[in-house]
This record gives sequence, C-alpha cells and structure tokens, in this order.
Amino acid sequence: MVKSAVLGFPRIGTGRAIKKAVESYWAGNSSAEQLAEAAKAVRKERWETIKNAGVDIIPSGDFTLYDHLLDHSYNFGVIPQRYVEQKLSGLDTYFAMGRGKQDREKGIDVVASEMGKFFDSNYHIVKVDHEPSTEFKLNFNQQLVEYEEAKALGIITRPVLFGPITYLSLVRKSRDAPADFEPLQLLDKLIPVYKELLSQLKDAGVEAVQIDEPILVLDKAEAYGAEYKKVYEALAPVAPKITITTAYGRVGKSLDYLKDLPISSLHLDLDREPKQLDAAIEAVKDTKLGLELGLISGRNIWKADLKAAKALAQKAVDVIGTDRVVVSTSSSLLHCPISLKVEKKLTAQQLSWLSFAEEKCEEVAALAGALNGKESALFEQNTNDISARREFERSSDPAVRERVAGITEQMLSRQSPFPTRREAQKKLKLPKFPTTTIGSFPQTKEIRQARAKFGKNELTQQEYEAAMEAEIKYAVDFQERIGLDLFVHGEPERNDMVQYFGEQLNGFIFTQLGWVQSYGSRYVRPPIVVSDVSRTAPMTVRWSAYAQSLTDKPMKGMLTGPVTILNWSFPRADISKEVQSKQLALALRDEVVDLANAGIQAIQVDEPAIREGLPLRKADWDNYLKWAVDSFRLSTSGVGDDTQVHSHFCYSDFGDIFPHIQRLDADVISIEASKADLKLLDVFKTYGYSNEIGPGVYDIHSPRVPSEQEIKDRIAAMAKVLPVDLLVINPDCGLKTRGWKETEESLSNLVAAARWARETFA
Ligand code: MET
Ligand SMILES: [Zn+2]
Repeated sequence: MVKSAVLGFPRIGTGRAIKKAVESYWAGNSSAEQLAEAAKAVRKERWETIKNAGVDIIPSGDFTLYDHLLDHSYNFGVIPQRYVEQKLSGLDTYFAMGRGKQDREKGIDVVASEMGKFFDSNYHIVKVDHEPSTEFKLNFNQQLVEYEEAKALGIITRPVLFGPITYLSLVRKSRDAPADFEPLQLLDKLIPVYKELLSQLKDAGVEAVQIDEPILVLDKAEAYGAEYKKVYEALAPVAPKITITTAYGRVGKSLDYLKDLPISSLHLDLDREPKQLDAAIEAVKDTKLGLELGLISGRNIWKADLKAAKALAQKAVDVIGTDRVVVSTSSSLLHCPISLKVEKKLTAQQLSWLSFAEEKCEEVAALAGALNGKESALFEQNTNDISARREFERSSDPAVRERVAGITEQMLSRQSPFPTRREAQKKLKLPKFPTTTIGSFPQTKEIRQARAKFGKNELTQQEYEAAMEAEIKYAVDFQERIGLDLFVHGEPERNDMVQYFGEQLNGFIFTQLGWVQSYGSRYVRPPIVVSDVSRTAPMTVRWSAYAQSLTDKPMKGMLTGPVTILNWSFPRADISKEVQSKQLALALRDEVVDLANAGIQAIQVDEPAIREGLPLRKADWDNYLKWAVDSFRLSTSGVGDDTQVHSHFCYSDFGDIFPHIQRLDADVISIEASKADLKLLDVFKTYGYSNEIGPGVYDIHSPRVPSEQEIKDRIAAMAKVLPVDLLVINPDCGLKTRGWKETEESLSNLVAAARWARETFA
C-alpha cells in the first residue's frame, strides 16, 4: 500500500489562536499556563485536521511558539550566557532568545539572536550563537512530549526534527568565535544528544521519525558525504526508522552518498524538482531504501494536478513497489495558510483553483488512494477543476501576452549612460551629499484608523483622501523644517508596499485570513497572482503630484519593483516567474512614465526582495539574475535622462550579488548597511560602484536615535571606500514603524552630519 504523509503544518491555529495567545502572554495579560493550554489546543486541532483529511503519516514535534530552529537550540540546552544572566523563567528565556527583552525597572536588557531567511522562503529562523565551547544537553525532548500528547488523543504520529548537520549549518557562529570556527565542527558533541533523544523515542514505542535535512539541496552538501555517513551510522542503531526529508530543491550529486545511508527512506521535493525522480529511482532500486515523494507543494497555494502527480508516483511504484513508496508534501505546509474554509469572499471559481494546508492534506490522501486503486470523489473533482483552471489560463489577457512578447533590448536601457544622465539630472539642484529618506514616514494610529474606517465605509472617498493629503502635507512640512534635500510623500496611503499595488493591478486576488508566518508572531497575507497582470490607471501619481505641489524641493515618486511584488506574493504556477515579472515590469513602466510626465523628477523603484529570490543552487543564479535585472530595467527605462531613477535594497546580505545591483543601472541606490557595515564596505572595496549610492547611515528597526557623531563616523567610513561625490545620505530603510519624535531627532542628526560632510570633504 502506498501511504500518505505530511511533513509539517502551520502553527498559527484557527483564528490566529497562537499569535494571540503568545502576544497576550508577552503583554502580561495571560499566564504561562494559559499559553500552554492554548498551544495544546492548537496541537490537537492540527493533528485532528490532518487525520480527518485521511493522511496516514501525521507529524508531531513540528509545533512551535516562535520558531522551530530556536526550539532545537533551546531543547539542546544551547542558551548563550547573556540570556542565562537575566535569570528568567525557561519560557521567558526562550522568548528572549527569539526577540530580546528589555525591562529597565528590573534591569533586564538583552538583545535577540540573529534572524535569517529559511532557504528561499519568507519564513525566518532564529539563529542562536554557537562557539567552540558550546555544549549540548537534552533539555527537553519536545518530540517525545508531543508524540505522547497525540497518542493520548488516539493519534499515532511521526515525530519531526532537524537533522544534526542541517541544525549546525543553520545556526549562527558567535561573533567572538575564532575566524576558523564553524558550528559544524561541533558535530561530534551534538551526536550523543541526538542519540539520547532518538533512543527515548524508540523506547516509547515510536516507529518512525522524520529527520529534516533541507541543507541537502545546497551545493555545499555535496561535500558532506563523510559527515552524513558518520551521523546516520551513529543514529540508526538507536533510533526508530528514519526518513530523511529534503525540501526546496534538488539533492543533485548528494544522492550518491544518500542512497547508502542506513535509513529507511528518503524524501524528495518533486514539486520544485520533478526531474530528480528518475535518478532517485535508479539509485534506490537495488537497495532497501524507500522513496517519499514530495508531490504536493508546500510552497504554493495551487491545487495540485493529481492526475499528473499520480503518473509521476506510478513510475516509482512500478520499479520499487507500493510498500516502498509514500506520497507526501514537498515541504512542511508552514508556508501555506491553514484552510480555504474560512475564506468567504473568494468566488467559487477562485476557490476551485486553490488549496491551502488543510486541502493539501486531503490531496495527499486522495493521491495515495488513487495509487492504491481507489479514485475518490475528490480525485475526480480535482481532474475537473484542473482542466477548468487550464482553460482559464489559456484565455488570459492576449494584449498583455503580446506586449511581453514584444519587449526589445532597447526597452531595457536608458537613453544615455550614467555620466550623461548625471549631467541632465543637475536640474534637480541637489547639493553634494544629498540627504533623503527611503519613502515611508511613521504610519501612525490615526493613519491606520482612517484606512480602517474607509474600508468599512465610515469615511467617504473624499474624506479619506483629505485625511491622506493632510498626512502628506505634514510630511512635506516636516522635511522642509528638518532641511532634507530630496523629499518623499511619506506613503501614508499604503497598507503594505506589495498589497497596495496588487490591489490596483489586474491579475491579483486577496484572501481574508490567508496568514502565513514570516517570523515569530508576525504573519503576512501574501496576495495571489491568478492571471495576467496589467495596470488600468495610474496608481500613485495623484499622491506624488499633490506632494510636489506643496514644495519647491524635488519630490521622489515611490514604487515597489516587479521582482519584489512577485517574491512577496504567491505566483502563478502555470507560467514562469520571469514572464510574471515582465508583466509587472511593463505595468510599472507605464507608472514611471506617468510620474515623470506629472513633473516628478526622481522615482524610486524598491527591490528589497531581489536577493531573497536568488536560487539556492549557484547553477541557477544566472538565469534568475538575468530576468530579475532585466525586469527592473524594463520598469525604469521608459523615462528621459533627466529623470533620476532610484532603487532601494534591504533585509539581506547583498555581497554576493552586488555586481548585479550595478547592472540595474539605477542612478542612485540606497542599501541597508548599518547592521553589517564592515562586510558591506568590503564589498564596495572589492567591486566598486559607479553610480550614486547611499549606504544606510542608521538602523531604523529600533527606536534608538543615532547621534550626530555616529552618523559622521559612518559617512567617514564610507568615504574611504566610495568616491565622495557619489555618496547619498539616508537611513537604512523606510520609517513606517517609527514614531515622529525619534524620526525628527534622528533625521536632524543625519542632516547635520551631511552638512559636516560637505565641509569636510569639499
Ligand atoms: C522594505 S523596503 C521599504 C521601502 C519603502 N519605500 C518604505 O520606505 O517603507
Ligand atoms: Zn527597506
């Protein structure tokens, strides 16, 4: 019999129960016991949902109150000294490691661990510091506790945990550790703790465990053969049956050593990389290894084509038999919203296209059923839905398709090279070391309330627009008073930098409750691209033009770039991301031209997410970077030389793609720099930069006000590695999460530091 499995499920709970419980606990409004109760209820709900969907292999141990990698560190007793010193309860220590803690009265002040993106998803892991002296001890066997908890409910589960090599590859190397130290060097100390954890599971009667090793889809894992052999030869004798799961990509050459490990089966992501199946079948056919086929996407929200999935799975069944094949999700479902059932505003047609976590569980079960000879009603319905969707896709917007097909090389380039443009842009009359901000100003409670009221029809269109204009006027007057050089309108009218554009473009739909975890208790609701994207009317011109009418200083128009809109949405699965990005770029190109025609002389197209879309395997980089850079160029090249094109980057380490940032050929870029400044300065030294550039001079993620001297120091450091006449002075990112008071103090210091720079580097 072919069995069905699910690798993991969203942790948020129906009605955002966990987010609410955790935040209420943080605010001191509920107790640790109440939080534990809420968590228990959500775990029960998750297991029952998966079980009721008909899934055979149900995960446990994948629940978390914050992040599952953080859970591992805490459970393995990796609690850096700075947290131990605060003498907090276990739970509070755990949260402090995740998000820091400050309580001046009690003398508590400790910063959070570093956060990092989890593979190429928008989920963030907490990377706890490790150093040569780090010791591991089994603090808490979460997998065992949750297994027993489910068992008490009559549900047998398969405990889930990260494998030791993936764990050590994902955590952080402490800043104080020697240069040649890598956490992976701790492997020998970590293995015994895994043995202890796994043998406890085995003693408790656990039959099988799921060990997540997503690191196996990275290039570097190809060199880890000896480590994998060592680890699994040590674990196998004491552990329940082991399934190693991979996700987010292909295992490639690592398959050569994986097939010889003493494990019971290997899971592959066949959603992203269906082509790896043939090699995998070939590799395992003369072994006892089973294959777990990740056919149902854990990363997108589209209904799976079950017929196609069945055909793929059948290939494996034909060679290794039904007993060695499991059908599964391609990754944990943590990247999906929980359920379509709560979506009341989507049309029946839209609902028929989609599948969230709960529906994906049903798909996995239906797929296994079909392979076992029982095509359920759901399977039949799926065939109909998929062909209707295909029909819809074919009938998408021919005008958009034609326009994309008609993109020429010429449309990807500005009229003249940068030096010529720079001359033309002198008409903006900006001083040396021009000061500017990244776009948003504080999104105050008043702004959010006005938006909410407008949404509920408690404000008329006119009243709402008047309220936003008043905010814009406030921001413009503020910038006059502070003495900035290149103004912004402040973005009060935007709920979110992607959603705002999605809502005005054709081709997007939105969920009501499709929350997806970004980090900790922060969840986002990504828009969904469902058809060809086009623009009906100008989206931002009225606000920018109004702002410009209030001042003689140049006003910077503000747009979100095509790659970022796409990376922060659920893309379509039927056409490439490249084509979707080009469609978006064309829509934005029209907006850029309209802004310029309305008298806006500087236009910023933000691409903060360009780095995170970078493929995991280096062999795939060039293709991505080509279309990503081309998309940006397409969106910004429709204007004359005298329009100053800006772009902005943050959230990631841009070192490895910096030469491609240069290829964007923006006249000015701003880039988050104050957190990792040394690294970035080295990058500038290595690669140089020929256009104007503003490495952020202060971190906007904290309410802390940077002193004038600090900013001067940063400018001086930048001036050592970049030509001074190219330097622009700006913060790291937008100011929407800040208050006005600290914004005023910080920007005043910034302006003063820029004046100093003009004198000092004259
Ligand atoms: C995450 S990048 C944000 C850029 C946007 N223009 C802002 O200032 O908020
Ligand atoms: Zn930013």
